Amino acid sequence: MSASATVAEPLVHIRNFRMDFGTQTAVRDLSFDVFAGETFGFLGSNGSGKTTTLRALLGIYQPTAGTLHIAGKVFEPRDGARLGYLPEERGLYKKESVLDVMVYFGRLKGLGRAGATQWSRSYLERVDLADKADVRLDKLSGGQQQKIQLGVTIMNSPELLILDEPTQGFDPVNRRLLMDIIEEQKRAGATVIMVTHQMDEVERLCDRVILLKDGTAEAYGTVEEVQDLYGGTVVRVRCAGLLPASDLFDVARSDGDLADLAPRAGVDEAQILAELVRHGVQVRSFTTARTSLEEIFLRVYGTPSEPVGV
Ligand SMILES: Nc1ncnc2c1ncn2[C@@H]1O[C@H](COP(=O)(O)OP(=O)(O)OP(=O)(O)O)[C@@H](O)[C@H]1O
Repeated sequence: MSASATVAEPLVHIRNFRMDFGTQTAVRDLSFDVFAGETFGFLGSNGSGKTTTLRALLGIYQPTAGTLHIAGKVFEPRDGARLGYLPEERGLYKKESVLDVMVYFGRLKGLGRAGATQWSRSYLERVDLADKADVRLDKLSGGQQQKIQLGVTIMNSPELLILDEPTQGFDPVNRRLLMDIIEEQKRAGATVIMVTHQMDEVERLCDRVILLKDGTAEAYGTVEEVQDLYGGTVVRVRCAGLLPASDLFDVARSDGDLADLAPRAGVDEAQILAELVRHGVQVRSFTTARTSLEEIFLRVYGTPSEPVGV
């Protein structure tokens, strides 16, 4: 893997990827790039083709059609020293001790025994598992085992990290800890591709995203570009009384006395405020916010919120 990939030359390059399983098409005509140094959110509903795409990128699946390149060529396992892959299906040697497993993987990734041991002990300290170093892996909880697997994935400071649902199954405190660790990898220069269903993680960590729907791209761009595509800025009001039907806005979301109003084209916030006041709505607070990715996800994959009065 080249360390000199630049914005002009994407680190990951996928064009017209198609994957059929028998008569079922899992992914069709999918194209996107991931550039060196960015954190890329790979999003989509269950079964939309995310894991299939990652597996084809890593040569686990043979694509039906299309180009999938890492650093300008088809990935081969011998190029894997600078790659960290956290697969959706977790799995480590469960009958060995935590430290032995970590050191084993560290050595596979080219670290010396002393370096791997030192790195593992400091990681275990970081993730609050220092007291488990000599415990058999199958005696750890599911979340604890996942922490070990993430450690094994990042321990050789990979240039490219591919994480399939890295925080799945973690409590909020540990989810934040894992996000901090991923963010550190990003700050250290890693390119990160992350499958996640947690939209707050995407808003915090990702520079650009792709949303898959039915095996192809529904939206692709920076988080801001995708937000703009699906409504951009909303006016968030807390108010008493029914919202009036208006030509100036649509009610994008409504929850108790809080509502997000999506301005129609050419309408600004001041006009919306004046409209509400004119209709006798008691406005308690009035701010502007970008449409959240969570809301966009619901719009793309689920039933959009019905405009209702508050
Ligand atoms: N080895 C396989 N054989 C047959 N069908 C498969 C295989 N792998 C995946 N599929 C199908 O391809 C589609 C996409 O699956 P994939 O695992 O890529 O989805 P995903 O977006 O990762 O979903 P999730 O968010 O639930 O993990 C699904 O309909 C799935 O059943």
